[in-house]
Amino acid sequence: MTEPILTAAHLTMDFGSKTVFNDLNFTIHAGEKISLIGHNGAGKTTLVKILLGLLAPTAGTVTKKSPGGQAKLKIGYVPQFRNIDADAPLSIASFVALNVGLSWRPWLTANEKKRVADVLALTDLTAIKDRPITLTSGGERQRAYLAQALLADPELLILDEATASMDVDAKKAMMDLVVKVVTQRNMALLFVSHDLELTARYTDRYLLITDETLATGSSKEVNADSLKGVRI
Ligand SMILES: Nc1ncnc2c1ncn2[C@@H]1O[C@H](COP(=O)(O)OP(=O)(O)OP(=O)(O)O)[C@@H](O)[C@H]1O
Repeated sequence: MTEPILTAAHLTMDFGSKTVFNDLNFTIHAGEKISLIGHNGAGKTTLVKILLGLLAPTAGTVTKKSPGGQAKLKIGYVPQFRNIDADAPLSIASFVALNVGLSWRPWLTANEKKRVADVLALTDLTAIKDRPITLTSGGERQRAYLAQALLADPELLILDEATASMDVDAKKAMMDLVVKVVTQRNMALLFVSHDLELTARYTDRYLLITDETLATGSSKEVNADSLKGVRI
């Protein structure tokens, strides 16, 4: 088997005297579709922040390598649904283009414009690209976040409850699109969700955080009770 693109070893996270999880170990390989599940407060978002490098674990390491191991792993992140500042004057296209790359230039090169146009087409946003982002529906906005993440050509895409605010059809449409793109580009997917129907349908295996530890298995064989154990 090829080398993993991400290896989490002995990850422990404490907030003060509270342990969120203890000694988590797992790997992610190129092209794998994985769900991250667990009850409210189990530590899913905390783990995602650690994987993204936004939070340092209390103990343990995360090793990330591009497929082939030659470069840094590129991670795309679609955050939880959030309201965008009502005064934000950005169109969908400008919002998506924010992720075109770090640059001091206030304009886009022809190549960058093409990349933005391609990703808008891929996420079915071309027809509404000039609409202010504040006037979009929840589903359109999530597609804009997805487009923004895809623009950087990630090798691992992390969706954090990205479908939580959508109706059933919009959720499925979003996930159909995600899985199509992920499969086409051989990206790995980490889908954070409480929706076991979606995780069974769109991911191959699960990572379940429960009682401070990690369990894994086929996404079609999750025990629904495992999400109920709310510890407060
Ligand atoms: N910065 C922080 N300081 C203290 N406690 C925190 C902090 N961030 C998260 N926690 C706590 O850590 C635990 C895990 O939170 P986290 O947001 O990772 O859970 P989650 O599984 O993503 O939950 P949900 O499904 O509700 O989004 C919770 O008890 C939370 O209150």
